[in-house]
Amino acid sequence: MNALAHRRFLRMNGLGNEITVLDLRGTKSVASEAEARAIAAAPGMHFDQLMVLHDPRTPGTDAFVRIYNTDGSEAGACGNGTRCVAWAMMADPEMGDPARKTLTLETKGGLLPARRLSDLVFTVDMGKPRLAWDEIPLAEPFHDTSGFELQIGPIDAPVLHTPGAVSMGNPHAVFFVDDPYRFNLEQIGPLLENHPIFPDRANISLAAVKAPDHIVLRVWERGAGITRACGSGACAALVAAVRREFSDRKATVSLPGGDLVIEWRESDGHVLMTGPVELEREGVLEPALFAAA
Ligand SMILES: N[C@@H](CCC[C@H](N)C(=O)O)C(=O)O
Repeated sequence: MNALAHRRFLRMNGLGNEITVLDLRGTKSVASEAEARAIAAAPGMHFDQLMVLHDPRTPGTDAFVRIYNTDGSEAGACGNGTRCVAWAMMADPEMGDPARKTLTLETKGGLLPARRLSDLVFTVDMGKPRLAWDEIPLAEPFHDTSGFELQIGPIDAPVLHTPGAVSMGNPHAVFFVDDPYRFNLEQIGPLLENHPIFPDRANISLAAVKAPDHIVLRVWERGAGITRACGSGACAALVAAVRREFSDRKATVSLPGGDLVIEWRESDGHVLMTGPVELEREGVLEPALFAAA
């Protein structure tokens, strides 16, 4: 019997970013990429990200969280998923402790303290953005990653030549455009995600700064495609906009699924993301899902 079979899961979303939360705390099981892909491919089970809770690895943290994309690849950060996990660990009757208003999660990308502001609204401290070329990572040593020259060959869109690159624990490229909805993101997303300048691939954002405190954003996510919202993408867009002096350090980022408030705090350089979550349903992983995984 597959170790994930019969495990209970929560189906949630953060601004329409489709998140499945699975609790493997108290076990030694680790989902493989093939198992994550098998869950995502099953009828009615599609997720943008699967957030899997494991026992904490570091003193002072509450859980270690593995993040899987639809294609099974693992990511170091997922802003919307982190808010969903925070809700699950505070409010779900089986996974959570209703007495808690704060907790600290650890992912491959680092430590993420989260705070419950109201029933369904959370702030996550997404940490400091990493801006050096080899931290993002880029394949070439660009001194200034706030706007670097990108050779994009077949893509017929001259404005897509000088993205800013930011790691929020996962790699992002942010292209500033007048209207993100004017572009065929379905077509250019995968080309840019897999551009050789991004050795680990990248999440691709189209951002329009409408006012110093308002950014409109669409994201093609690495390993997941177009999603209704990307929390780490919203953080990266704000950081990239501040570095180009396009925006204030605090702004509302409007995604297809709704708004996040993002602040790049001056005092310590951390990025704070505030937004809602929603619980859609709970379920149990059917053993048949893993027949071929
Ligand atoms: N939806 C996410 C980002 C998830 C990970 C990303 N696709 C990657 O591979 O880096 C978010 O809300 O941040």
